[in-house]
This record gives sequence, C-alpha cells and structure tokens, in this order.
Amino acid sequence: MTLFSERLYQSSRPIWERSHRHPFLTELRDGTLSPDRFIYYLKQDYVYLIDYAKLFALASVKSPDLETMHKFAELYHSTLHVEMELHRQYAERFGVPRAELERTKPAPTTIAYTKYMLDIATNGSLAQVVAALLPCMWSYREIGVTLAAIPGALEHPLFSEWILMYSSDEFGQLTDWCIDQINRLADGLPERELARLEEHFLTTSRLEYLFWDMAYRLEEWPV
Ligand SMILES: Cc1ncc(CN)c(N)n1
Repeated sequence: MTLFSERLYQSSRPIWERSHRHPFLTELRDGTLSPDRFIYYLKQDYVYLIDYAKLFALASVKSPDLETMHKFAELYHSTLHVEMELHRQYAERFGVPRAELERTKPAPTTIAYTKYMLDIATNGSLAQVVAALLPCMWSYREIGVTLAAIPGALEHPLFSEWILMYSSDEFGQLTDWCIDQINRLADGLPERELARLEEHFLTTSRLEYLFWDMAYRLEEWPV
C-alpha cells in the first residue's frame, strides 16, 4: 500500500520544483542574493513563524494522546526558541533591532499564507492541520539538504547558518515525525477526506512558492 505522504509528495512535485528554481533560492545557493531581499525575507518570515508556531499549539490541543501532545509542544518550543533565534541572530548581524523584527507589518502573501493555515487549525481536524503545515517543514528540509550538498555552500559567510539549520538532523527528525503523523492520521480515511488533505497540502505548497516570490519582489501593498 502506498503511503499517503508519497501521494502528497508526488502531487506537489511540479510546485516544489518551481520553488527550487526560483531566483531567490538559486541566488541564495550561488551566494549572490542581495542583502535587502534576504532582510525582507527574514522580517516577513519572523512574523510568519509567530503564527506558524500557533499551529503547533492548536495541534497539541487537538492531539489524541499525551505523547502526541508532547511532540507538538516540542515543535512549538523549537519554532520559538531555535528557528526564530536564527532569525534574531541574523537580524542582529544586519543591524535590525529585535523589536523591529517583531513589529514587521505582514505583506499580503504572508497574511494569505498564515491566515489560511490558522483557519484550518481553528476549524479543521488534526489531520487537516498537519496536511496544511507539512509543506513548510518538508520543503525547507528538502531545500536545506539540497543546498548543503553543494560544494562551498556551508562556507558562505552569510547564508551558511540558514542552510545548516534546515539541513540539520534535528530539523530533519521533526520533519520525519510530522510525515509519520500524516500517514497515521490519513490511515482509514475516506477518499473524500484524503482529497481534502491533499488540497490543503497543495495550497500551502503553492503559498511556499509565493513566499519566495514575495521576498524576491520585496512585495508591498499596491495601495
Ligand atoms: C515561509 C516559511 N516556510 C517554511 C519555513 C520553515 N519552518 C519557514 N521558516 N518559513
């Protein structure tokens, strides 16, 4: 029997491939990404992560047992204290005060992405929450591991810490745990519900692409 995660992986391939080829990531890989684009990304990602962390809190509340609650609480903690700490350290290097990071006004794409997931986390099942939040972790792990394998990428003076974070074993293990969860939660669900989970996964995969694009375009409200 094919794992549900394999179905998600296959159906999202064309979208993820477009993200891999996006200039934000190819320039980050080549070390030519302009600092203003990276700073814009950092600031938007910081406010994105504040909402993203809340998904883990809500997933913890919806968990069927203590072990699952613990793990989502660990993901919540790790987002606030490990992943966001990377952003705080980068911000310091770029001279962006911590308070300014937190006060970042979310751009249209950031709002679309975070509010889409928070709506599911508030109103949907645990399976739906995990389907919606998974591309964030899984695609970053894939990007991190791909970039880390490129000779010299881990020596880059600016981007090496970012690549190290997303290619790390710790991040990889948390990602694998979430993949395992979607397989457990999808087990035995009717096709109608599986298709709904797949739709959430594809939508947030598209929003991942749009997030790179937003940062590259330094997106602003048009009016
Ligand atoms: C938009 C986005 N997607 C994913 C990740 C990895 N947690 C992130 N930091 N930001």
